[in-house]
This record gives sequence, C-alpha cells and structure tokens, in this order.
Amino acid sequence: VSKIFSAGLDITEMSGKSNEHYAAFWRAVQEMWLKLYGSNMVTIAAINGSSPAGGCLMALCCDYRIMADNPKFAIGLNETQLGIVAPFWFKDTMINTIGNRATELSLQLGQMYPAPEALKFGLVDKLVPEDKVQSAAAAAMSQWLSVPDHARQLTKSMMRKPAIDRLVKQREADINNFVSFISKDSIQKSLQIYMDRLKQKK
Ligand SMILES: CCCCCCCCCCCCC/C=C/C(=O)SCCNC(=O)CCNC(=O)[C@H](O)C(C)(C)COP(=O)(O)OP(=O)(O)OC[C@H]1O[C@@H](n2cnc3c(N)ncnc32)[C@H](O)[C@@H]1OP(=O)(O)O
Repeated sequence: VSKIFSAGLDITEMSGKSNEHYAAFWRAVQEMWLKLYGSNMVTIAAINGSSPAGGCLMALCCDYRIMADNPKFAIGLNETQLGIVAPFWFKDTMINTIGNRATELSLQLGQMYPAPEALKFGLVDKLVPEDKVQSAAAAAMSQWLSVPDHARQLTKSMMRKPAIDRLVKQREADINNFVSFISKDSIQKSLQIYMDRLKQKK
C-alpha cells in the first residue's frame, strides 16, 4: 500500500471478540515473530511508508532496514498511545536494535519517529529517496548474501536466541497475559477511543 509499510496489528482483531479469539490471535502474532525474528534467512525491510507498532516490530525483526526518506512517514512502537502495552518480546526486539535507554523513552512515550529521526535513533539503518527503496533493499540483500551463509546464520542465532528462548519458555503465560489484559473493559474502551480518533482524522 502506498504511504504505509504496515498499519500494525489489526485493532479490530483485539476489540469486541471472545477470549478464545484473542488467544488464537495472539498465538498467531507470536508465531509471526518467532518465524521472522528467528529466521536463518537474510531479511531486509524495505520501509516504503509509515510503520506503527506491529509494523515497526516486523521491520525490527529484519536484519537491515531501509526507509523512504520522507518525514511524513513515521515508525515506532506507539502502543502506549493506544492505552496498551508492548509485550516483553516487542521490547526485547527494540532493545536489541537501539539499546535500553532509547527503548525506554520510545516505549513510555509511544513515540513515532519521522524517518530522519528514526535514522538518528538507529531504528532504521538507511534512508533513500522513495523511488529507490526497493533497489536499495536489493543491493543490501546482495551484500548480506555475499557473507558465508553458515557463519552469518550462526552469528544471527547467537545474537537473537536469548530473546527467542525467553518467549518460547513463556508462550502460554504470555497468551494468558494478553487475553486478560485485552479483555479488560478499560482497555477495550481505550482501543475504541483510539479507533474513533482515527476515523475523525479523515
Ligand atoms: C506487566 C505488563 C503486562 C503487559 C501485558 C501486555 C499484553 C499485551 C497488550 C497488547 C499488545 C498489543 C500490541 C499491539 C500492536 C499493534 O500493532 S496495535 C496497532 C497499532 N497501529 C496503529 O496505531 C495504526 C493506526 N493507523 C494509522 O496511524 C493510520 O491509519 C495509518 C496506518 C498511518 C494510515 O493512515 P491513512 O492512510 O490516513 O489511513 P486512515 O484513514 O487513517 O485508515 C484507513 C482505514 O484503516 C483503519 N485502520 C488503520 N490502522 C488500523 C489498524 N491497525 N487496525 C485496524 N484498522 C486500522 C482506519 O480506521 C480506517 O478505517 P475506515 O475508517 O473504516 O476506512
């Protein structure tokens, strides 16, 4: 979609549904993260637009991020702005990318960074003109693929395994946490207010 890399998780999947639905949804979100963050393949994010929350997480799962150089496009884990909380594995993914202090600032404020600031924070690795995002991503891919694969894969696994193991060990507890959190009336109300605001913006 033009202007949007990813709008993040589908908020309608987290509103007004049954606990069984929330549990199945969250298991699928976990699965996406485990597969993408744990992939032994080279993954390059070609970020061609805004990328809030789950969209930012997907980009952070990649090995390298190239973003369109347009200050109208912003990226970040903005969960607190929705009245929700980024779970520990979202937080760990961000810490592993930009460090602890920058993550704490980002998460508490639910900050969305316009592209130039995202580069400054290390949230993305490179900015290129909008029409060069795909070609720059292809060039980066060639560079990454030129490294001996077994060595690159073992290194990637060494860097990411502790975070992955942490979720794998606590997967069911994390699902239970999500379900009890998201089904609270106060959280449902926050999500509703956020969705209403999005629609009013039009
Ligand atoms: C001890 C601690 C305990 C903690 C326990 C933790 C438990 C876990 C808690 C829960 C964790 C959840 C993690 C959540 C992650 C997420 O990803 S939440 C989603 C975040 N996404 C957003 O905030 C995006 C909001 N959208 C936008 O900013 C803009 O829409 C856009 C993407 C930049 C696009 O803008 P524009 O092109 O102007 O389009 P719009 O007109 O705004 O939107 C078009 C229609 O799309 C709808 N929409 C947009 N985003 C979403 C979405 N994410 N989900 C569902 N629907 C979305 C928008 O409402 C419009 O709809 P219509 O009006 O019907 O056309």
